[in-house]
Amino acid sequence: MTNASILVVDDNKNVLSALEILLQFEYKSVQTLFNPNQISSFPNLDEIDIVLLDMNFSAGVNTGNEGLFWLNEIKKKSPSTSVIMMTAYGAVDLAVRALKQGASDFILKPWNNERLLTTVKSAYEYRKSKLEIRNLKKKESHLKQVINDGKNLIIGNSKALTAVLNLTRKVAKTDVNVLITGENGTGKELIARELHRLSPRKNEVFIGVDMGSIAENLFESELFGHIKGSFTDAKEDRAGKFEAANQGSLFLDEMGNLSLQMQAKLLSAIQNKSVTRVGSNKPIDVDIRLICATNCNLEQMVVDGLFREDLLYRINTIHIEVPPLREREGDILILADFFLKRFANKYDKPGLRINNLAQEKLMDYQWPGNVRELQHTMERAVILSEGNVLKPSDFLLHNKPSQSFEHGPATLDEMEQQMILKALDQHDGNYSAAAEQLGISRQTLYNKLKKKSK
Ligand SMILES: Nc1ncnc2c1ncn2[C@@H]1O[C@H](COP(=O)(O)OP(=O)(O)OP(=O)(O)O)[C@@H](O)[C@H]1O
Repeated sequence: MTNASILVVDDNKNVLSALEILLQFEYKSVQTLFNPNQISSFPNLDEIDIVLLDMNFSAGVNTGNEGLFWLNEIKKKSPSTSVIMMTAYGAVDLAVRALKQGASDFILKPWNNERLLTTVKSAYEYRKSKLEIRNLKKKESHLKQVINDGKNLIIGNSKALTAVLNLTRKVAKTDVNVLITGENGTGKELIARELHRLSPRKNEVFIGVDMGSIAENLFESELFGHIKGSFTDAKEDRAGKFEAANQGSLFLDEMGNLSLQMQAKLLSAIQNKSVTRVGSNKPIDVDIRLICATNCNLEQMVVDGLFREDLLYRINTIHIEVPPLREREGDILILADFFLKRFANKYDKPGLRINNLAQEKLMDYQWPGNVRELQHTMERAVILSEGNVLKPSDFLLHNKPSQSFEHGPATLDEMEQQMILKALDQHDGNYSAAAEQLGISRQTLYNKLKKKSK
């Protein structure tokens, strides 16, 4: 049985039932329409693979104009659906007009069953290739983005990072779900991209999703897609991230920031390996390699009732912990040098170097924002540098991270951050509860924190 959806439109009930019986043996879904006017309001026409369309509806009229009109309507709503025209009047010019307007083939009534089935089969192959082209185009643009990025080099040779990279290489060859944990800015996304680059899926897409930035009401649509009209802003059919990542890797970042409701929906998609677009009831199979990341302690969140245990077991078949930069001392100067060269090149300041005292200062610092902070520190120093040598005074580093505000907050931004951290502390890191206490949305709280850590 072929997993295709067929719609037959004819004003002759005998034709409808004969075709329905014939096609039902071969195809999973066969629907019929007696009145072509219903085509305009037919739900989810885009999910119909093949339409068998009569050319002459009004009794006594056989110019085929009505059929051509409905052919156009179908093509407007769903360009990739294959339309086979049916007519009792075998005028060649009419057949040519229909083909020119986008019909994939033509059948004469009365039909020969075997010939009809062959025509439907090739129309289905045509539809599949059109869908594949659509998918390929989408993937191509994502792939180009990844390739053009060019920022995926993992720098460092400390023991801790080498162990992470060895584990990454081993796991990459398999298809198991991986959970990457570590503080902000340690390079979790970089490791996720490396997993993909070294995996058998390397020529497919890598799609990243920042789960913390998705509003609760858009969660399903973002991840699973929607069909046109399913909600006010759904102006056209759209695939979600799961579908876009089909055959490739899906990277779900900031997993600790999902509400329990979102977690339940996500679990179901992961378990069933299929998604249903909002407004549709047709499940779509997806084949993805799942990589998740978080800076939260998900085990503790399970104990606190904030994270589903069953979801945690699904996503952490293998767990990779990326250590903070302060535990990878050997990497600090190598990374500093790497970023120095990158930014010296970018800002056209060749020949810059870091003197010994400045190197010591970089080594002494605790790097609470990890590699991201080091990267920003180097960029700032290069931009502000005046000579060829970067000195300790070129690096504004205070070993008490600003979060501690030992002498009280100095700026409005710091005061705001202090209040957010305090609220989070009071609510054991629960974003929703902290946001409620502060009178802002979970989204806003998340964005403010993210802005700080960037
Ligand atoms: N070992 C490394 N070599 C080169 N660049 C690195 C390395 N580790 C991190 N970076 C750079 O530091 C920045 C932060 O890395 P990344 O986004 O992967 O961290 P993260 O742990 O996913 O952060 P967050 O938790 O905030 O999402 C990126 O610009 C990344 O390219």
